[in-house]
Amino acid sequence: MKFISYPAPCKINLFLHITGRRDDGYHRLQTLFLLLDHGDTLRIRVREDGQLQHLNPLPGVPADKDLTIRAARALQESSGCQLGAEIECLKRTPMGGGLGGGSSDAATVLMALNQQWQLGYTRQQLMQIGLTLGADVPVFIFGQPAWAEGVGEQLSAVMMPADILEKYYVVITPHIEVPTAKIFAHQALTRDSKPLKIADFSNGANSTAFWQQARNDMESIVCSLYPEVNDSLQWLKQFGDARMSGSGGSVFVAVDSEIKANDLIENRPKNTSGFWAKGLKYHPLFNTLLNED
Ligand SMILES: C[C@](O)(CO)[C@H](O)COP(=O)(O)OP(=O)(O)OC[C@H]1O[C@@H](n2ccc(N)nc2=O)[C@H](O)[C@@H]1O
Ligand SMILES: Nc1ncnc2c1ncn2[C@@H]1O[C@H](COP(=O)(O)OP(=O)(O)OP(=O)(O)O)[C@@H](O)[C@H]1O
Repeated sequence: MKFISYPAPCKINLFLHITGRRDDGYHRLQTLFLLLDHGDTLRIRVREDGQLQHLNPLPGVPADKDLTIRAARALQESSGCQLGAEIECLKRTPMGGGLGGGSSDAATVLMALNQQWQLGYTRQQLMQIGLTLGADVPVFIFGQPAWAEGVGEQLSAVMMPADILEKYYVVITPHIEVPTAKIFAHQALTRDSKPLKIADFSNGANSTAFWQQARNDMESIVCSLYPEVNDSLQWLKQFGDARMSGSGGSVFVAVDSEIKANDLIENRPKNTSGFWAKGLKYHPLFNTLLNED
């Protein structure tokens, strides 16, 4: 069996409002996901003996805890498939950065092995398996810019206007990891944002009013706990309406040209990593799922 390479793009949250909390502690939110053409590459080869092997475990993440192996195991368990896989991950998405790197890796493994093991799961079925691995996994299988509600799993495709898709997204990540659970559990987190209406976003006529209200409800807490995030955010705000993605610590701003994007990346604050990328209309693996519901 030969190795096949599969992309695992990252995401940004264009806004993120927390509108409530469920009895199990998970938070209800509203967010707009944009997938970016930047991310990890997974190399995957099928094994006949049923074993799952991670060929280059990430620093600090034991192979059996890695979301790629957990995704493959979840697929074996749900399908009863006797095949296995070897997985290698070329990591480009900063870990713990609010860019959904691990979640996207998991989604890519689900889509790739669904194809290679010939399981025939539909998009909806894979999204449900993905949700057991993390709240951010389903959107990568959904594969399009999405308005999300619930804990992030109720997804509606949105037509992103040209002024969002044509931008260059400059993403800066301080060299720290922000634990998502810690931010969701913080006592000062506001959990009562008034729900916005998807129609106000979709209806271009109202979009200025929409963006005036839209923010990331986790941003102020992360900025107070991690001054490095605040510094990067304040620096980026010189160039536009910068905000934080997910639970941080990555921050981003949209600019109009590649030259400007390169300039910001070259001059970014010390002790940060950075890249620029464009928004994706579709996940590159969108068409590997041939069985639509
Ligand atoms: C902040 C976002 O990145 C926005 O896209 C996601 O909501 C987080 O998704 P994720 O990293 O896949 O999160 P998970 O791995 O499912 O959850 C990590 C922890 O965050 C908390 N959590 C997560 C999602 C959510 N809607 N409410 C929560 O309270 C829970 O304590 C959970 O144990
Ligand atoms: N394949 C993987 N890639 C990255 N992290 C992984 C992976 N598997 C497990 N993890 C663990 O998951 C944690 C979160 O990683 P990830 O890069 O997905 O964070 P994140 O982008 O902040 O997530 P989110 O946006 O979903 O909150 C890591 O610190 C690591 O311990």
